[in-house]
Amino acid sequence: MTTADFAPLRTERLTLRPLRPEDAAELHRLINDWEVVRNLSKLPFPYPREKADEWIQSTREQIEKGSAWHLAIVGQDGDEEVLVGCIGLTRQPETRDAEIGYWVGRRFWGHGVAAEAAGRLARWALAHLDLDRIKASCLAENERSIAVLRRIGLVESGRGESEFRARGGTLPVVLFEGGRENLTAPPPLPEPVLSAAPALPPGAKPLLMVVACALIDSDGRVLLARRPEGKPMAGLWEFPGGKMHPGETPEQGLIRELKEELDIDVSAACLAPFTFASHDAGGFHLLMPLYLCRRWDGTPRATEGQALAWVRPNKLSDYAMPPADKPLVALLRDFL
Ligand SMILES: Nc1nc2c([nH]c(=O)n2[C@@H]2O[C@H](COP(=O)(O)OP(=O)(O)OP(=O)(O)O)[C@@H](O)[C@H]2O)c(=O)[nH]1
Repeated sequence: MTTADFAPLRTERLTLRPLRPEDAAELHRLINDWEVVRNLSKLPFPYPREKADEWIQSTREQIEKGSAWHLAIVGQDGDEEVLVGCIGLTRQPETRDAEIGYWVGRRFWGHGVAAEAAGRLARWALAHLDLDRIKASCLAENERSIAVLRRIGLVESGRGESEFRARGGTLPVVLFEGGRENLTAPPPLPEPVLSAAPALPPGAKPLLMVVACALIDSDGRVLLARRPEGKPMAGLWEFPGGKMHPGETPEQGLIRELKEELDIDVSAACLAPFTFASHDAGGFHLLMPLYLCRRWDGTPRATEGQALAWVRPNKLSDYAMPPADKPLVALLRDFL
């Protein structure tokens, strides 16, 4: 991806976008501040002006390589864009983890900028990159930043020490981390669809009926869809489908979902029952019939902004999927 392809991330008040060469002077003005640099591990103080140019160039290369996303946090003052700080997410090689870090110019402190930007970048990363965990390390004395990490949902995972260049030595740090369970919205409890009894017995969980389908193309590949940002478990890959509506048969529900999500027309006769998932999802129990389908009208296209992938059966396990799907994937691979 080039930096031009990176669609800026927006929040209520802020935009996170790739840094540009013309940001260098303002970036230097904000960061060459002892109160900012003293909290950042790798930066020297004073911060040389030419370092801002080099840094901006390197962030653009990293976005192109897909190794890190260091972005400008900008606000709006009338028609003018105002640089407020920077935020970055760096992938940790060979893992599904990434580290988040940020700084905010001193005159913008106290307005919740860091939490707004960090929460947005973390949720975007879990939904769009192949990641499961976001980590952060924060100077133990930096209580404001610790509060930011807690506010976005990260939890303390340990203590350590890091080199703080501007301080000329090693200082204690607090480590934080979190996954989808911390950073994305929890699934809402379902209205019980099957168990229509007015009250459930004590300890019983509502049953959520979801219907899903493995669409198989003429090359024997299976269609997976990625749960979009904003949904619970965003970023995980799943079989197209969704919750059954009251009064629907599974086939009717699936035909409706495939039309809504992929804009294809499927007939009940082309839906072959294959297997099902029965999974304790915490607050509810998920029951999900999985159908196979090899014939449909139209070309699947993502109508809800979700990424789609046609995947060879022996590659299915390379895609992170919800826990309920794991046994289904093994059966499907053996069958195909
Ligand atoms: N479609 C689908 N849902 C799955 C799979 N595996 C799995 O655990 N689920 C879970 O089943 C539920 C489906 O809900 P959903 O939010 O996608 O349903 P929906 O399309 O009706 O969405 P909506 O309520 O936002 O309209 C979610 O809790 C989802 O995580 C799968 O392979 N496909």
